[in-house]
Formats: sequence, structure tokens, C-alpha cells
Amino acid sequence: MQENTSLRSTISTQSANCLALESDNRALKEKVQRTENTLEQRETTILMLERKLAESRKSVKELDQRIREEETIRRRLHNTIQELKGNIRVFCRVRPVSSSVNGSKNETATASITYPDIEGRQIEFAHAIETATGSQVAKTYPFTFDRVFQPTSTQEDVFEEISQLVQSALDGYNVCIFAYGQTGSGKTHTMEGPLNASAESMGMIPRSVHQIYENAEALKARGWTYKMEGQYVEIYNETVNDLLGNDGLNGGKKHDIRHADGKTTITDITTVVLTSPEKVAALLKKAAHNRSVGSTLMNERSSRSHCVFTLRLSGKNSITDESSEGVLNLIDLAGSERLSQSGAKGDRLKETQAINKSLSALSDVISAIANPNANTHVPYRNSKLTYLLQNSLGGNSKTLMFVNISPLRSNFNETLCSLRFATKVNACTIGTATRRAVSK
Ligand SMILES: Nc1ncnc2c1ncn2[C@@H]1O[C@H](COP(=O)(O)OP(=O)(O)OP(=O)(O)O)[C@@H](O)[C@H]1O
Repeated sequence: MQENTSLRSTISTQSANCLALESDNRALKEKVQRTENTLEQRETTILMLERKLAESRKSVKELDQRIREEETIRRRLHNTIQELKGNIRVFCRVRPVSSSVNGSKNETATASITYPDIEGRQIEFAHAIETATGSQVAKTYPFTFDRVFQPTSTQEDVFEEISQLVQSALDGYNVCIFAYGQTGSGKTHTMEGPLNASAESMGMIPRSVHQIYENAEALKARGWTYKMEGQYVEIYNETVNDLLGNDGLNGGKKHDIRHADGKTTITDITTVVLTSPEKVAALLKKAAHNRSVGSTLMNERSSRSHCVFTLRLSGKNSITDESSEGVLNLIDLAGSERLSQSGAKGDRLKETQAINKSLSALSDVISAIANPNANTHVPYRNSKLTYLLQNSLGGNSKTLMFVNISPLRSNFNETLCSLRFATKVNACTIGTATRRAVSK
């Protein structure tokens, strides 16, 4: 009886255990089912995501291709705009009245200058002249250029107008930007800016290098890699000097200009590979140190030489196999003032004569290029400056000239000469620029 009772109790316990196990088993089976369902759902999601990823990859590839095609279209359109604006342009910049320029320390009497149009293309001088009978009459001298910058214009305002041309050099064109004007009219300020310039006062050379560097970085994503090389030379008394040489200008090296296959080289010249935009500040400092600075009655810091900064830009596209070679020349011309006013004698007289000769050679070259008669001889060899720039002036290039002028009344006659020279240049139209060495 006892054993029977014990066995019944065991059976009852086992039955309860069995029921619990069956319940666990059901719960586990449900869990397995749920897990299998989740797995199935996840597999479907993975498949969907993989399909989406493949689609996105395809679309990125297509967009990349479209960006590259649009970059080519942009280059073409950009060039068309530049052509429509004219391959030779003249900008006039009036410097502010400054007490430290022009010898007489406190001179502030300005000429009567007005800027008649709202587009900023005209400038007009009013000046009293004496008639044959001895009476004074006011005469006006109106001039129109592609752009006139008033004394309040900042370096940034000026650069905004030339930045498109700078871009052209990166796209494979030859570009020349000149600063022309009498001593102290602001050529060096425009081109280089003051020594130890701030971000606001930087001139066109450092701004151009910064822009080119930024644009070249952006173009990397589209397959372009660029090599940028800078040279800085001065032409003093028809001699080429290396402004970046380590032994100053008296290193005794003779530099010859050579032309071959549409490229210009100078023998024994220092070439700096510009790997960062910051390098240009050190380069300008070295050039300023080496630069031949003479003193005349007009300006204690007067520069008596033409300074040519050349930036060579070779680009290669690893995806499209395109390549381009552009050259950007930024030229700070020597003071254009006439002999009588600069009080030049001896060596200074020789310098002034060399300057005047090369400036008139530049004017002759631009006029000859603009002559519609294709057989006109272009006298590049008449000066070192025009010979050096032979491949960067003319049909294959874009040219911009700044005519820098002083607002002072005492400089009126020189200002008039500068504006007349610039008007002559402005009247020239040169042929269509073509891009160099673009190969597929
Ligand atoms: N737009 C301007 N804003 C402020 N200062 C200016 C401006 N233009 C010229 N200057 C100042 O006028 C002075 C003479 O200018 P700069 O040296 O550039 O003349 P320049 O034409 O290059 O003379 P040079 O023929 O002797 O080289 C400098 O002190 C310069 O800083």
C-alpha cells in the first residue's frame, strides 16, 4: 500500500514535470519560429539593401561621369564668356591720396575727377587750360575702359574682376596681366600688395596663387592633378635678372630667353614648385629683397625695372586622359613717367630710356597683334619684355592691362599720358585664344 502511494506520488510529480516540460517545449518552438521569421525578414532586408547599394553605386558612377562632362562644358562656356568680354581688356585704377608719395609730403590737392556712369566704366578729368588769348577755360577729358576702380576700391573688389581670367590659366590658356602707370601710381600695390600684407591687403599675385590652389584642390575630385611652378624675374636695362636666386641679383649668371614648341624658357633661372599657397608670401619677400630699387625724385621706393611673375600650370586628368598647360604672367611694369619730370641724370637717365623703349615696344606689339592684316610683322624682338612674353601675347592668349593712376593735380599730365596709352591698348582686339596641349 505504502509503495503504491509512493509510486502514485512519483507519477503525479512526473506528470507535473512532464506538463512543465511540454509547456517549455512549446515556448521554445514558438521562439524558434519567431527567430526564423526575423531571420527571413532580415535576409529580405539585406537583399533589398544590397540591391539599393548597387543602384546607388551605379548612380554615383553616372553622377561622376556627368560632373566630368559638365566640367568640360563649364570650361568651354567659361572661355566663351571670356572671349565675349574680349581677349584684351583694360582696367583703370585710381589710387587714394597718400601723403608719403610724390616727394612733397603733404600734397593732397587732387585733380577734378568724376565717374559719370553707374556701370563703373567711365572716368572724366576736368582741367583748366590757357587759351591763345590768355584766358582760362575748363576742358574735360573723358575716358572709357572695361572697368574703372575708384580710390575706395579694395584689393578684393579688383581681384573679383580678374579671378575669371586667373581661372582660364588653370583651364589651359596663356594669360598676361600688366600693371602700367607712372611711379607711385599703385602698380606694386595692385600686383603684390604691401610687404607683410594681411588677407585684405594682399595683391593680385598672392590672391591668384590662393585661388588657383583652391580650385586645383576642388578639381582633384574630378580626376585633375596640377603641378604649379613659379618664376620671378626682373628686366632691368634690357637684362634679365632672377629675383628668386640665392646670391642676389649679382650672381653673375646670364639669363637667355629661349622659345621652343610654343614654350618659353629662361636659362639658369630658379623655378619654385608651389606646393602650398603659403609659399608665395616667402617667394615675394625674397623677390622684394632682391629687386633692384632705385631712387628718383618721384618716389623713394621707385622700381626701375619690369617684374614678371610667371606661374606655369600643368594639369592631367587620370580619368579622362585630358591634359592642359596654362601660363599666368603677372607683370609689374616699371614707372612710365617721362624724362623731364623724373629729373633723371646719368644711370637714371639710361634706366628711364630703357623703360620708355620697352614700354613703346609693348604698345607696338599689341597694335601689331591687333592689326587685322594677318601678315603684319609683330616686333617681339624689339625689347626683352616683349620677347619674353612672345608666347603669352597674341592670338593664343588673354591680356589684361591695369592702368594705375594718381589722383593728384600735380600728376595730371602724366595721368593723361597713361590714360591715352591705355586707350590705345583698349582699342585693340586680339584673336581668339586657343587652349594649349589638350589631348585625349
Ligand atoms: N589702392 C591703394 N590703396 C592704398 N595704398 C595705395 C594704393 N595704391 C598705392 N598705394 C600706396 O601708394 C604708394 C606707391 O604705390 P606703389 O609702390 O604700388 O607704386 P608703383 O606704381 O608700384 O611705383 P613704382 O613704379 O615706383 O614701382 C605705396 O605706399 C602704396 O602702398
